[in-house]
Amino acid sequence: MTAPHRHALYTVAQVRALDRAAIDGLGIPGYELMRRAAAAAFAALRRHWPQVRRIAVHCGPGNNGGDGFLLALQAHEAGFEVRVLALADASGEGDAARARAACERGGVAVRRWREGEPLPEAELHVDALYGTGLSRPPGAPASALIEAINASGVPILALDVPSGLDADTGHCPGVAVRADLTVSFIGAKRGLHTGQAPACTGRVELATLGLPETLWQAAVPDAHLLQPATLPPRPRDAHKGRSGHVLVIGGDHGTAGAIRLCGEAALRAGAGLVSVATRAGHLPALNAARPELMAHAADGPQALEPLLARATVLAVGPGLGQGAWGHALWLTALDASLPLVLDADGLNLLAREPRRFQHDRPVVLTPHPGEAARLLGCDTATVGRDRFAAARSLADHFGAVVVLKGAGSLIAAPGGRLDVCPWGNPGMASGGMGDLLTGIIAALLAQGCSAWQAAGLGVGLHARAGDRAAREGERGLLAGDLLAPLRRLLNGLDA
Ligand SMILES: NC(=O)C1=CN([C@@H]2O[C@H](COP(=O)(O)OP(=O)(O)OC[C@H]3O[C@@H](n4cnc5c(N)ncnc54)[C@H](O)[C@@H]3O)[C@@H](O)[C@H]2O)[C@@H](O)CC1
Ligand SMILES: Nc1ncnc2c1ncn2[C@@H]1O[C@H](COP(=O)(O)OP(=O)(O)O)[C@@H](O)[C@H]1O
Ligand SMILES: [K+]
Repeated sequence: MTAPHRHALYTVAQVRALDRAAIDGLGIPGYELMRRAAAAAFAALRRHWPQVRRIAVHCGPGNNGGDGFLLALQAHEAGFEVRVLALADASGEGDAARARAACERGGVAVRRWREGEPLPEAELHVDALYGTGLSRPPGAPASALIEAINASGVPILALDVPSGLDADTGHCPGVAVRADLTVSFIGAKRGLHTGQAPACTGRVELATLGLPETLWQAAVPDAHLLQPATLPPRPRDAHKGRSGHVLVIGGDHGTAGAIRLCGEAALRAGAGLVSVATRAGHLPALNAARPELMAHAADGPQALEPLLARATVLAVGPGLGQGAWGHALWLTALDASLPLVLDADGLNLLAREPRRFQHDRPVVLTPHPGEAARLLGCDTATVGRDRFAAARSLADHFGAVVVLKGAGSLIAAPGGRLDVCPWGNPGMASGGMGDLLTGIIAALLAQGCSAWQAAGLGVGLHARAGDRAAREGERGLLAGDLLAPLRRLLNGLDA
């Protein structure tokens, strides 16, 4: 079994506390941790790039630089050709200074890098400029060095954190290293999996440096990485009434596709019945394209009432619009007190008319960062600077489970519980993907999941289906391409 701490995610403050607990509580000197970190990263380098023999190591002023000096020394001792560039002159004390002195004593020349100088020829660059200590956007000359490393065209290994990425939030306040592999030490930093992080980290590996399990058992993680999951098989005597009835409400003029995708995703995610309430003009096309969907004309709230009476879960928002028609349906749907997934214009209307949802009624909100910003009354950049804070604040404010979409989607519940989705890909940045997610989560609610379970399972299945579908290429990926892999994943037919 995988150790529990491998799913746990920590803030930078918590990681620092873990470091201190290893040093003070377990009596392992900081310098020894640095040596182990360097050894773990060097082993990963050899494993991933067995042919590489000539490396350049870029060392910053703090302990991340110290890791880099010791990796350089270990590589030199292993017969590698090693160049070390330092951002700062040697300073007198501390583990990093000791590591630098050991490196130089061991026969590795350390050169101070100055802006404009070319990078040394190398088959791989090791980024040891900044780790968890990043305190501001990298300025000159570090920013120029980072850009030169990124432009080098050879693989990049980042130690602990790609330099320039805020390991707490997944936000890059300025330029950042774009690594192929990040070997992170001791505690998995929560900011390595969301926002701008996936563009910077490459693959992420955690090195626990031979520390005992007890170290993590004492720490309550801030968040968790979502794990692959599925629903149990249907009972042999199942009938459609036991798998719920999803009612999708939306599809104003011109946006019939959104409800079709949402409804079809609800069917493919196992809902027993799926109805769609939409503009009358959409019915012929919907019925022809997907006869399993029960499409109804809803010209106003009265037409919605009998449909609400039969539904067990509502998916409100795809293509709904914010005009009088959409607003009237939205009000009626929210008053129905049924379990609810609110997306797209359903959220934009909520931003205009905020209300808290009662806890006895499962509610999942699925904003992308733009919708989240409207709900919070801030701008999208503010959401991007701290996605964790944004998701938690929305969950608390509305009393609902919140999925903050985008690379590394976050799932937050009122009270602070939070999961991070490590799957998904940029091919999914295309129209209709969010509509699909809404339908999937609604279908999972209809099959008896709680809001928290439905949101986490739904986000995971959606992103993993996106990854399966992207094996045919990310560009040109269509939302509909996810439906077949989604069904396989949901039934446990793909690992
Ligand atoms: N004993 C420990 O605590 C361990 C620490 N380790 C390493 O130590 C790192 C943390 O070390 P530090 O706390 O020294 O932090 P860093 O080495 O990440 O950076 C801190 C230094 O960089 C400067 N700095 C930060 N942002 C800057 C910017 N934008 N422009 C210019 N200067 C900037 C700070 O003033 C400080 O001098 C970890 O990421 C990890 O790599 C590992 O060696 C494992 C053990
Ligand atoms: N770069 C990416 N990496 C991972 N997932 C992504 C990426 N871009 C988009 N997605 C996912 O695709 C979906 C897009 O949803 P949304 O923005 O609502 O799109 P739409 O408006 O087309 O329905 C979300 O689930 C989001 O997390
Ligand atoms: K680094």
